[in-house]
Amino acid sequence: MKDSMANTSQLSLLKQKLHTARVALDSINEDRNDKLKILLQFIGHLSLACKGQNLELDNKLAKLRHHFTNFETVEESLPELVEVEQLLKQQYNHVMVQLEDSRASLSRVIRQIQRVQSVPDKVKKEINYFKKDLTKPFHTFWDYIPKIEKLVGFYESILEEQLAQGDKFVVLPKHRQLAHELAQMISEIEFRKDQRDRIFALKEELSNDIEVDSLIEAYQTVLSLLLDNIARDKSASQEFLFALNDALSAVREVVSDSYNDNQRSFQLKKQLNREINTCVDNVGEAIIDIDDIHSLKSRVTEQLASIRAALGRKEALEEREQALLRKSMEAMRKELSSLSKEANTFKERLFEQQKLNLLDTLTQLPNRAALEERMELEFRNYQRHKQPLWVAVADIDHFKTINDSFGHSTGDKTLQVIAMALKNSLRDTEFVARYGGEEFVLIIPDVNATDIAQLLNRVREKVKSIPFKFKNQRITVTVSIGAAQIINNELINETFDRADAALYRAKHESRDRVIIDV
Ligand SMILES: Nc1nc2c(ncn2[C@@H]2O[C@H](COP(=O)(O)OP(=O)(O)OP(=O)(O)O)[C@@H](O)[C@H]2O)c(=O)[nH]1
Repeated sequence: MKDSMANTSQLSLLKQKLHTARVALDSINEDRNDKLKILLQFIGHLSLACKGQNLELDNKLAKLRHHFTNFETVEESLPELVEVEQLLKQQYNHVMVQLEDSRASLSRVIRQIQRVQSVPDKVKKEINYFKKDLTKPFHTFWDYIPKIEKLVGFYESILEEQLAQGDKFVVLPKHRQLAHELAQMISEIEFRKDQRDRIFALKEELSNDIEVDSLIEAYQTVLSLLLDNIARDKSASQEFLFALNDALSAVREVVSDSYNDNQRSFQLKKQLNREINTCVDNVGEAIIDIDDIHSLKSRVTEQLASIRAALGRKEALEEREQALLRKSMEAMRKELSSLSKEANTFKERLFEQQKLNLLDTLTQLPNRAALEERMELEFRNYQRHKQPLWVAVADIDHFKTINDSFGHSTGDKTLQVIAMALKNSLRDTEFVARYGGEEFVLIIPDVNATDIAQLLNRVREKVKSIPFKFKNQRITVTVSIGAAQIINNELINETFDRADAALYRAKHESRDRVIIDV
């Protein structure tokens, strides 16, 4: 009995222990499952974070997720966990290499940006800081993204700056050439006095570094000044034509008045002639039947009185006619003389204009158009008489240095002084023109080959001896000269080309010399 009671109590104790153990096991299982759930969640996040970076890693993580959802197969996943760990390590190394590459390429890009000229100063500073910042390594891609954003920001501000500069064009050599040509062109055109200051300022602007916009404006200004001049010339010609028209109408009126007067006088004269004839006829008839001398005398006196009266009227008529004619002649003479005055002024203006068109405004020497006329004339003379004829081209040496060192207006004055020196060193039969820029052309007839070098060297020495003083500095300006004599069957332009080639040689043989083409 006692045994059975002891067995019963032992059994209940065992049951109790079993229960406690089951509860403990359940709690352990629950805890394990919780941990596995957390691990599964972690693997889920990891898969998402790594997705797309490495296909093998993606697959391994998917497999792991599968094992972990089925708690019974967790044990089988242990070797896979090791593989995933290795793959993750590899991936980390791979990412670090990539980040280093990206850092290097960002540094390259930033060096390129630093070369852009138009970067605003503020942005330049930021770029420098950014460049320094790039020397530190990147740890994650997250470090990389803000850098890229910053870089895009730099590009944006550079772009903005360039857009803000609007349509500013880059000044190319062809623009400088255009500016130079325009400056030369306006030196050759005669502008009105009130336009000259503007033209002078324009020339200054054109000879400095000019923006494309200002060059276009300069062309516009020159065109509008020229159009203005043409409009003025046109209105002057119109005024002259109106005056001519008025004068012609006045003359026509005078002529038609005097024609009408003439017609009237003609009729009156015809009538008077008839009257006189009748009077003369009457005299004959009136005295036929008169015997008595006394009566005859009185009748004749009577008839003669009426003839005299008719003749008197005729004379008065003729006098009036003369007076009218004189008056109309006088009116016509006045009209014609005012017209001829007008025509003379117009002619003088045309003549002045023609003269100005042939003069270089800066140096007052004949210009290129005048040179061409003169060359033609000298060529015709040469063809007729076959006397020697020389063409020489003189060019100031290093003239650009004068402009660059002392300014364009000093350059202009130098040109004027040298032009005068050239003109004064030649005889009246010789000719010098400003060909353009700092180049002059001399036409020298009737000098033989033995004397030409001496003549031209005298000209060269004359220029060299001018005591120029700029900014208190004594400057010697020299010229190089090339010359050629016209030969049989040659056009004068070909002689010019040979002289120009000789000048080129003189320039290359250290300048300040005369070279004659032989
Ligand atoms: N002041 C001024 N300068 C002019 C005028 N016309 C041309 N020039 C300048 O003359 C200079 C000519 O320069 P280059 O053709 O290089 O010749 P350079 O300096 O004389 O040199 P070399 O001829 O080789 O000895 C340029 O700077 C022109 O701008 C002008 O009317 N006035």
